[in-house]
Amino acid sequence: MRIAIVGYGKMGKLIRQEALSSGHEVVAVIDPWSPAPEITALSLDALSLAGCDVAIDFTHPATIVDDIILYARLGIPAVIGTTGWYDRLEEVRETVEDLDCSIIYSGNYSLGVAVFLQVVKRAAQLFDKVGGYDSFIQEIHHAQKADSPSGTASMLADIVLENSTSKHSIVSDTLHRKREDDEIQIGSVRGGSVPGTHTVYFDSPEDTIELTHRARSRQGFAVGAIKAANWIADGRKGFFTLSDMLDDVFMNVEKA
Ligand SMILES: NC(=O)c1ccc[n+]([C@@H]2O[C@H](COP(=O)([O-])OP(=O)(O)OC[C@H]3O[C@@H](n4cnc5c(N)ncnc54)[C@H](O)[C@@H]3O)[C@@H](O)[C@H]2O)c1
Ligand SMILES: O=C(O)C1=N[C@H](C(=O)O)CCC1
Repeated sequence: MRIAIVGYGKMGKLIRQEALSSGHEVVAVIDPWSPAPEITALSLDALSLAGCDVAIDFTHPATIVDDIILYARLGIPAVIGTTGWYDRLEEVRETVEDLDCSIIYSGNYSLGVAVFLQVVKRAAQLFDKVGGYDSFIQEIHHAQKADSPSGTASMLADIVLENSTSKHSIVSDTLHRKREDDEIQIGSVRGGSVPGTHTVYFDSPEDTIELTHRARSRQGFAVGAIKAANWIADGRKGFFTLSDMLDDVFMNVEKA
């Protein structure tokens, strides 16, 4: 594949290494603020993306919605790793689905997390059936992270919400009040170099079940992003999540 890397920070650099070592060609590295010699363009447009089969975008919440709409308008398959925009997900979906796009997005490209989401879904269903368990989420990331809650925590909270009859909303800000019984709270902590730790709790008066995914490095995100690039650049059209790829590639689940 001829890959354009958009955003040449911690993830962009790792993705370039992973792409080259897996035999792909990196035809563009786009970042307005990076001084690295690999940079081929400072702005994202048809010219800077010319000749690529797929764009991989790990940039910033402030510009990601415009980026996604651009990829869709230009018909360039894109892997969206950038987080912090899911409050605009439905608006983006409506816009890009009309444009016959090829886009995959995920708050976490680790394949371990893709499986973890399914484990959490099943756990939420089981605890909901048994009853008496409260659920909540905690995430920890490095001190440079620009957004909170993390994209992964938002995906986890959505899954718990969809699979619990007793939960009706998600809260993530500091609460200067009691948390309501039907709220799922996400707690975010920032510090040090932690690449990403997520725990979902199911708690009763008798016991606590903690399901944790702990990334050891960012490598798993880069490996998954390259796999997603291969998958999305294969001619399929639509606005996909990593779960769609997992179902298609590993679980033999056909999407209607
Ligand atoms: N989905 C995942 O698996 C996953 C994993 C890690 C990080 N992330 C997300 O990816 C994003 C980037 O993470 P990072 O750790 O690489 O951050 P980073 O700050 O190290 O790098 C971001 C880079 O993007 C550049 N940038 C900012 N706006 C840009 C724009 N409009 N066009 C091009 N480049 C731009 C910055 O100059 C910087 O070099 C964040 O949103 C983070 O949450 C997602
Ligand atoms: O380092 C980050 O930033 C990460 N962001 C993703 C998220 O928001 O969930 C995934 C883990 C690393």
